[in-house]
Amino acid sequence: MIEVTNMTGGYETKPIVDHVDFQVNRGEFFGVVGPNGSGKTTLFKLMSGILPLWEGEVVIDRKPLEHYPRKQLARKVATLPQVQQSFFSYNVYETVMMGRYAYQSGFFKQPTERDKEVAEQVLEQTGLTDMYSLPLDHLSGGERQRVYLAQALVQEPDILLLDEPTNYLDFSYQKQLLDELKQLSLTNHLTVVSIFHDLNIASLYCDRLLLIDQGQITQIGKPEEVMQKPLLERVYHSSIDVHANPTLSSPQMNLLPDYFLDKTRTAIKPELVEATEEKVLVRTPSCLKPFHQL
Ligand SMILES: Nc1ncnc2c1ncn2[C@@H]1O[C@H](COP(=O)(O)OP(=O)(O)OP(=O)(O)O)[C@@H](O)[C@H]1O
Repeated sequence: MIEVTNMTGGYETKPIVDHVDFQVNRGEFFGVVGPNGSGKTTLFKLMSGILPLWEGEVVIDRKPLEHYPRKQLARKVATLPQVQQSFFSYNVYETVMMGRYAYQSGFFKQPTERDKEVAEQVLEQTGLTDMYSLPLDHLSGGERQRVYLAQALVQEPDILLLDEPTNYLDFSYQKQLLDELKQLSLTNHLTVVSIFHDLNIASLYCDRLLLIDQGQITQIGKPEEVMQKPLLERVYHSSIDVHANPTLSSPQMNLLPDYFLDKTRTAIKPELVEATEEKVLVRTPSCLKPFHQL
C-alpha cells in the first residue's frame, strides 16, 4: 500500500505539487490524469524519490520511502519515465537485463539463471522475443517503449509507476499492454499507478482516478466520479460530452469541436435526413461535413 500524506515539492521556490494526500491499495490500477503542466510527472518524481519532498511523506508498505536502501526500493517500485534516452546502443536483451541490477551482487554482476528466466518470460510477454538482439536505435518509438516497459517488469516490482505508458503505441499495442498490466494487477496483485492523457483509456482500465490541476487534487474516486462533464470542462478548459459506454460500465468522453457548437456553446443536434434499416443519414453543421453515415 502507498500512503501519500501532505506531499509538497517542486524544482525551484514555488511548489509544483502542493499538499497532496492519497492512498493506493495493493493490486489497484490507479490512474493519474490532468492537463499539461498540472504536476503529474512531478508527483511521480516525488513518489519515487527522484525529487526530494519539501513537506509530507510517502510511505510504502508501512515504511517511509527514504528508509528504503536503493536496491530494496528497486525491487519494490519500478518506474517507466515519460522520455527515455539511450546514449549507448545497447541491444534489447541487454537493456531489459539492466532491470535486474537490484538482484545482482558481486563485482562482475553476471546474470544468474533466474535473471535469464525472468528476462525471457518478460520478453515473451511484451512481444520482444524476436527482437532481442536488435540495437535500440534500430527500433521504432513504440518498440522502444515496450523495451523500457520490459526493463521495468523484470525488476519484479510490487508497484509499477508508469508515465504515459501508451505513448508511441498503436491502439492494438495499447490494448495488449494495458490488458497485460490489468491481468498482473488482478492475479499477481501488482499495484499499477499510471499517468494517462487519454481519459477514455484511463476510465476503461483504472479502478480509481486522481484528477490533478495546478498541483492539487481536484477529484479522486472511481472513473464515474471523476469523468464528470462540468469538472472536466473546468479543468481542461474545453467543451466535452460525457456519456455511458454502450457496452461497458466505464464512462467515456468526446471532445466537442467548436464547429459542432452553437452560439451558446451547446452541441448542435444533427438533422435526420434519412433512416432505413440499412443506414441512417444525418446532416451535421453544413459548412464542414454535409453528411455523416452512421
Ligand atoms: N526540471 C524542471 N525544472 C523546473 N520546472 C519544471 C521542471 N520540470 C517541470 N517543471 C514545471 O513544473 C510544472 C509541472 O510539470 P510536470 O511535468 O509535472 O507536469 P505534467 O502534468 O506531467 O505535464 P505534461 O502532461 O505536459 O507531461 C510545469 O509548469 C513545468 O514547467
